[in-house]
Amino acid sequence: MAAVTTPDAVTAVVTTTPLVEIPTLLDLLPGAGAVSWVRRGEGLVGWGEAARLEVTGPRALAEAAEWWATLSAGLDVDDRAEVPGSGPVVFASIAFDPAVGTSVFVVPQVVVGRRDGAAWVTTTGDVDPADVLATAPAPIPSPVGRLRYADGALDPASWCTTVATAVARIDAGELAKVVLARDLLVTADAPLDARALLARLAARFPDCWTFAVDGLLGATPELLLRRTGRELSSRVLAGTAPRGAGADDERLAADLLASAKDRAEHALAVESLVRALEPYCTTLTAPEEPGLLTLANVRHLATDVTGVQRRTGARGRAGLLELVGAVHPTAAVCGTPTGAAAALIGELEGMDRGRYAGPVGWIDARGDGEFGLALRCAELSDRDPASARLFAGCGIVAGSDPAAELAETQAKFAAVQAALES
Ligand SMILES: C=C(O[C@@H]1C=C(C(=O)O)C=C[C@H]1O)C(=O)O
Repeated sequence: MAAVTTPDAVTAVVTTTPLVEIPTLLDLLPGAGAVSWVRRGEGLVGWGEAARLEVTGPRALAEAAEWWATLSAGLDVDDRAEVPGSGPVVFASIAFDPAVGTSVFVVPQVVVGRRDGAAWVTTTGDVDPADVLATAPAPIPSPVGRLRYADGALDPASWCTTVATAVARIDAGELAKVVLARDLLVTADAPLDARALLARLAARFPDCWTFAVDGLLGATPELLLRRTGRELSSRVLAGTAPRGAGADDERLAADLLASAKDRAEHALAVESLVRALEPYCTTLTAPEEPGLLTLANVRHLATDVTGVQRRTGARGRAGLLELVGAVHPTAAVCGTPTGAAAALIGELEGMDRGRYAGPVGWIDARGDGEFGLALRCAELSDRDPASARLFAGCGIVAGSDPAAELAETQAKFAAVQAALES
């Protein structure tokens, strides 16, 4: 099932022009329709809509890949930057379960990119590149006032009960790991502004990718898959500890690195990615030992996996969306074995994940691109501009303690809460 808007796409002119003055990407965004993929000031932002695809069903990603291949092949492209992310670009926010949920693909009218210190602007359709940066975006409205929170599908006590149920099912031998999430509803006195949220997230989480696609905004520390030419890379996270003060923080870090439970939980996530990616690679390397990724609110066990893609058939190399479909959902957001974990999530969570914990990112016409997992995020409401839904989840394995897992979701929610509140 697909809903497509492709105004004049086949005849659209796409122009990429290098910029002499290097802009601050997030400062360029207008109030509505922002898309973003920015880390440490580099990446892509965009706005306006030249084309859009909403797709659901067992072939959702294949349909999206065909749509993008046809659309991008029909464009009249003048790319004077020729780097990953220049020329035509589509932003994507894929459902956690693309067979059931709606995945959204947006080709912005304007994309501004920064990579290795160089910058460019790409326009699609009837937009004058000279006008784009000359027009200052509307000012960000004043603070949103008081925020009110309400439980989503499950209140904290009920969610703890579901964690205990999951641990019992793991102890009974049904599965090894399941990632259980919960949602939190937030309402403000005034409309929530995507730009304010993105700017605060980017400032507080420089190691994360600050993303926005179709109202889903966040700062994710987890890179599902990047493809640059034949090179593939991924940052797998699983195993989390809170931050502490001073010596306490150092002790918490050392404990996380030494925790057999967290190491086992992490190993399952790495293994799921490596297994899924191996058939597509000539080489694939993951360090034996995880490292630590320290964020403002939590600390994770982290493994950076790198590989080189091989030809996998008569059609040559698999496209990035095919690779994303092959690796998602990893055990970082679903569990082990995948089928049993997905079924248990459906049985216990009591909510629709939508695009939370799904792949989010961008692809260009060469097939280069980056996808993170949509974590530490808020989904702004379509109906009420002053409300949003936040999500946080945790990997549950043998020995998981419901109260500690609840605290972990609270620490994860705090990333977006702080950005909304400040
Ligand atoms: C599911 C989330 O995070 C995932 C779960 C983690 C864990 O359980 O330790 C760590 C990082 C992510 O892979 C989330 O933030 O909502």
